[in-house]
Amino acid sequence: MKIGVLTSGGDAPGMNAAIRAAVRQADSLGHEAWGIYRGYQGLLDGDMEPLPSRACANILQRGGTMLRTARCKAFHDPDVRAKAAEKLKAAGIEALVVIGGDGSFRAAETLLREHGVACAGIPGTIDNDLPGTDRTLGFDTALNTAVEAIDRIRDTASSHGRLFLVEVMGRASGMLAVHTAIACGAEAVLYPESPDDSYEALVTQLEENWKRGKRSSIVVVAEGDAVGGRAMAVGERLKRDHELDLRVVVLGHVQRGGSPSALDRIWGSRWGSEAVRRLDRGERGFYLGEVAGALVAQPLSRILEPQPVPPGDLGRLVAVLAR
Ligand SMILES: Nc1ncnc2c1ncn2[C@@H]1O[C@H](COP(=O)(O)OP(=O)(O)OP(=O)(O)O)[C@@H](O)[C@H]1O
Ligand SMILES: O=P(O)(O)OC[C@H]1O[C@](O)(CO)[C@@H](O)[C@@H]1O
Repeated sequence: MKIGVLTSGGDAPGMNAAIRAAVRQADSLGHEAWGIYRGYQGLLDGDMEPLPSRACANILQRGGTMLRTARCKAFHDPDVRAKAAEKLKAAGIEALVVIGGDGSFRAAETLLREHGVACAGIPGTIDNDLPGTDRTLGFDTALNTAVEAIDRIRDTASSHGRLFLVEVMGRASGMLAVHTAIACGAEAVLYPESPDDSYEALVTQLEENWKRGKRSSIVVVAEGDAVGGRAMAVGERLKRDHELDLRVVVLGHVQRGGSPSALDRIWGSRWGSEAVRRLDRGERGFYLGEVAGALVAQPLSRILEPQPVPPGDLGRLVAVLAR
């Protein structure tokens, strides 16, 4: 069987491990892996070729994705998806391994439902916002990158007695922000799912910390914070309302790059191999995950369920630990 492999949405450390494992597992089972470049855009453009095991040498430790990636708006159009399904048929590709986030899985779910394309999903996004899995590829690496950066910022914050607002990624999910905040001992965190009165709670928290003798603070702000303005706007508001001397740092795409952590390499390898073994057994629509340390599979349709939100007690823990 010809099995297509593609990466879609934002790149994430660990995607290369998954590609390598899928390709080599396919090879070992007598299947032919095909690399589809630039995600669904490359599929539409017919940008694909056979991917032998040797083509995946030396990629395990690299960030990004050797197959490149894209966000392809056109794929929301059913006529465009029909053309993509035709491209697959013409190339003789019977199954797809899709490595990406919830949008990429939604696209795969439509390909399965509308055109019967067998699809296996591997969670690859630094956001860690997929239902049915505790982990997505790239989250662990991005978290450690953000923490390392904030540890450096902390030196300046405490030397100058300053307030820093540090923006981390996550337009629709606070997973990365909340975990970063706990791991770097932040004084507060703002994120999309945090309560409506987060701004007021932040001001109270900063005032209480000041009274306790704290002269510097780090506030982690997710790209899509509940206050609605990203770190720069939150900073402007604090300056205006309270005349605070503060600095804003946007970590941005620094978090998405870099060599994957050991955990991202291990899960990428396990999921890449398992995806192909399940396709080999005739399974047609699923995505993989990790729950409490165990490898699990969900029906692809589960991606239509609500996305997980960071547990509220983690948000509260940030404030408790900042005393
Ligand atoms: N509902 C949908 N129907 C069809 N195709 C979709 C749908 N949602 C997303 N896609 C396709 O999947 C691609 C990737 O989706 P998206 O840009 O949302 O990234 P993602 O997979 O969620 O990853 P990340 O978490 O890194 O943003 C889109 O550019 C589009 O081509
Ligand atoms: O690189 P882009 O396309 O601007 O995407 C940024 C988005 O991608 C993510 O990094 C997920 O991959 C989000 O956290 C962020 O909102």
